[in-house]
Amino acid sequence: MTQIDQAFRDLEYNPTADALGTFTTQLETLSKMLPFPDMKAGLMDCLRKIRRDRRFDAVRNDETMLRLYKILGQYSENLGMKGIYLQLHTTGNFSKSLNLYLQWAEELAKKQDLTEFTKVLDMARKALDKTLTMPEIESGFRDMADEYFPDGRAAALFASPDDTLDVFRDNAPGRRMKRRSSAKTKLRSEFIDVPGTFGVSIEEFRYAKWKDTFGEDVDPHRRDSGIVQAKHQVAANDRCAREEVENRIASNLKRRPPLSPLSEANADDEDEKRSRIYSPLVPTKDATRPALRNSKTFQDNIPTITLSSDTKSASSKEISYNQLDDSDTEEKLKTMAAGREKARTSSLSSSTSSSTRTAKSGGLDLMAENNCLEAHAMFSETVHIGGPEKTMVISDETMSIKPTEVSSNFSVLCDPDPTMNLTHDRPKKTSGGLNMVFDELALVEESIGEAVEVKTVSKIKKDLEDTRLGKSLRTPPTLGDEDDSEFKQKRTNISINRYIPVFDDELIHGHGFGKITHGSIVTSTPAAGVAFVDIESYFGNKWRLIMRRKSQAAAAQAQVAPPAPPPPAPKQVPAANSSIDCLSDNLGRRLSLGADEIRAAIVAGEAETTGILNRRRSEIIRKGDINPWDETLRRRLMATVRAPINMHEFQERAPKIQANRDCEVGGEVFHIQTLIGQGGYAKVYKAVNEEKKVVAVKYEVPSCSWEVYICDQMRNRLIKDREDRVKMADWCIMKVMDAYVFSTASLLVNEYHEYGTLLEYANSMKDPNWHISCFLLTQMARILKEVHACNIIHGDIKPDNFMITRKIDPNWDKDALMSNDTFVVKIIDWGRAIDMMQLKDQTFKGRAGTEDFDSPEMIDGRPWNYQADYFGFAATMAVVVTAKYGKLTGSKVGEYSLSCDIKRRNALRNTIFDIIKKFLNIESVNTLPDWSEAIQQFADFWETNFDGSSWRQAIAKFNEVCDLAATNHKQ
Ligand SMILES: Nc1ncnc2c1ncn2[C@@H]1O[C@H](COP(=O)(O)OP(=O)(O)OP(=O)(O)O)[C@@H](O)[C@H]1O
Repeated sequence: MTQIDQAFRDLEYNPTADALGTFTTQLETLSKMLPFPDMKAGLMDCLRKIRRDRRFDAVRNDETMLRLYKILGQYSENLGMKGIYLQLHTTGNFSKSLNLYLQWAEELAKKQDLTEFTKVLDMARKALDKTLTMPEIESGFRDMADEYFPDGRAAALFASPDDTLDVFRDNAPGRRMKRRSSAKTKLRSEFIDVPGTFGVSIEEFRYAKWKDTFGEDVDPHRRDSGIVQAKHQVAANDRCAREEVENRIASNLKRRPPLSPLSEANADDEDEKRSRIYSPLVPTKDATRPALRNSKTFQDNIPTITLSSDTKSASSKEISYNQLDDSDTEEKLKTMAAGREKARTSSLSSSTSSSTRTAKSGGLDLMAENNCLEAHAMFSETVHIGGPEKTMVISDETMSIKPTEVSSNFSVLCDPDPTMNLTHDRPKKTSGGLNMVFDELALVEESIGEAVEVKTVSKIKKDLEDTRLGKSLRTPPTLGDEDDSEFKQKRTNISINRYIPVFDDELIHGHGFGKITHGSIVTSTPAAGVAFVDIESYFGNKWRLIMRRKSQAAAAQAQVAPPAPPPPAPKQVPAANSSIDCLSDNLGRRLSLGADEIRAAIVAGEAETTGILNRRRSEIIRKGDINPWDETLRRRLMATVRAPINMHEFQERAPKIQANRDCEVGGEVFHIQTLIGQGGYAKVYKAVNEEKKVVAVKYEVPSCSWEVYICDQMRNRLIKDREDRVKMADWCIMKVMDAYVFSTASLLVNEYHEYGTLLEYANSMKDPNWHISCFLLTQMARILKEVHACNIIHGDIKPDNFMITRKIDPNWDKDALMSNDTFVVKIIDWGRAIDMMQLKDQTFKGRAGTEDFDSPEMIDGRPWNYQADYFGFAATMAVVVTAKYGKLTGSKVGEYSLSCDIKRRNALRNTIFDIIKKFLNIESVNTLPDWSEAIQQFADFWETNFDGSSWRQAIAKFNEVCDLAATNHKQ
């Protein structure tokens, strides 16, 4: 009996889809091993049986068969692959299968046969247009076009007139909007055209997105980069899109009045229509966000410094504050101080203008807004990793946590924030280069308060030493040190990055993430010797496409062009318009700071000195402060524990991942179904694993093992000696089922949650009953209390980081509030978490960079640690209860508040305001509020006011929303 017969026997006895899958996999393997004639004969024999024998009726038309036909194509000498697919198409067995056409088209694309590729696309359109929408049909083809025809030849294929209809189907029932994370989706007042100036209006974004969807430039002359330029004349063909949007604006204006301030707000009279809040797209900055305020001690005389944002200024190999030319620095200080003064005087007018715009924009079409933001997202997020040639030598000193040194490594931003300018003037136009943001406060602190800093540093150092973290980390020899045999030996062991810091022997041979004895060091540091890869190419978008999407303006640039020269000096505009200009500039920067610019920076040898590679978010850290998200620090913390058993590390590059395709990682095949969420750093896909279980796969570039570590730690600490916490750990903390950490990206497999996030819930829920709000908020507070008790700061608390895990059982009664059996929310996205176990009472300064989720401490420049989560909780409460983002108001401790319109009839109103007030006005890290008190406040209210029938009605409504979300996610 041949090997093929053996494999086939199982299928014969058990002709099910599972068995067919196994058989097919076996045959795929055998095809690489067996001689051509044997394989061909065996395969044909099996296929004949499957096609003719009635016992295979159930599996004959299973899509897995396509894989077998694909193998057959390789053995077909006359028909060839093309003939096989044509046969399948003609016989009609798979004519309703998108996969048939995708598989077929891929074969043709690989051969660069655009003509045939086009024919297959047309066949797919015709065959599937009754069952799938055009974007659904085309998305896989687009990916292929991006991948195999990067010269843009295939772009025109997707501009067929039929698809245009899909643009207007945003509101179609059952259509699901892509979920995006939260922070940026508020209506952007900056999208409004203001006479005399020209920013990118929402209509234009919408139109750009529309065009972009079909692979077109907006117009060859009008490069819609978002950069403020001379007023654009609307072309005739812009009109239809514009009219559509204007109609919607008009209808919405009638419906929605502007936000009113928190304390005096009475939302009762407000129209019931609520704004939808869509998830954030990219971690951009709000142009209207106030500048960092000085701490009390240095008030008035210590401005924040924003240094030049062009790449050149960041290009010096050893950028550090101290190296800046003194005169230059002085000049900047003066400018910034002047700017600060101006900012003070203009703040009033600016806020007025901002609210005016809010009022206007309040009427903007929500879908249009979302579409614009999606267009923005399409343009914006590109995360880059590893440069091929650089050697990152991290010295002993760097590895010891000296704030000053740490800051010199990471105080350069790749995500410049125009709002960090003290003035409300329009920020400098950038060439798409890098911004360096330093805070003069730190400089002064450094000179005046060195002793204080040193003390902090030594304390941390001591803490770390106490916990074996203080082990010195040796600098590995550079590549030239080939004689160093010890290093050679180690280098063979360092699988991921030969120049990442090497832990000393004890660590190396001990346990922990950092050990290298088992072949690799887990790190998200870019790998040496691994070809450069960016997230766009990982997601199948080649550079041309990136350029097209990100910036038509930049399209003319050379492929690996050096950073563009700085644009001409920006035109001064009145402060009242500054937010528009900020936004435009911001967008311009986002649009142009793409793969190629960063690639160019890497080629130019700037990447490591500028921190591009290490920095994933616009953390704004002052010189002299400890960066809680520092990769080096994280590696050291990870090195102290055993790597979780579900984490698998690979030296190779991560496989590509695309919707509608299979993806094999670590020997396990996942069928990737669809993109379900997109955050700033990752794409999350719904997938089916080999056990046919639906899972969520988070694909993150660069690889991030920290999230695996923290989830693992969180769970372990939570249940340690606490049996009663197991349920909470299971229900409320993201559990990584499997983590595949590659040199270039990581895939985290977790449980898939079909009911969506609290953000989606808030969007769907009109005027939630207080029972349900109280229930959810209490659960959130209970979970966060435990998270903090485990010495972990989540660091990114927002409504889209809470998944709804299940519906509420209608039988749950009054005692459900504090029960351990009734959890329905789970915290996800632990990539920003801070492990305080080792850092003890360490405080941090600087901003996390999530718009509207930066706490008052971060904005003030005051020390913070757990306050980040208290603020995140308060901001999330506002969203859950009002379905709108609250805006931080006030300017000093005691006065901070959130503008959120909770209806007067919401009985929980005062309790919520009370907690918001407490959580926003925390005097210092030593006076953190007690979670138990807040929980008790909710519990007391519940106890006193609970009404069984209202509760049951609220449950029904909640479950309805869950069902709706689940239905949407299925589509
Ligand atoms: N297990 C899951 N099941 C269903 N959807 C999920 C799951 N995990 C994540 N998502 C969706 O993907 C989105 C992004 O996920 P996540 O927050 O982990 O990514 P991120 O890149 O870290 O985002 P952020 O920009 O918010 O930091 C979530 O808001 C959610 O909508």
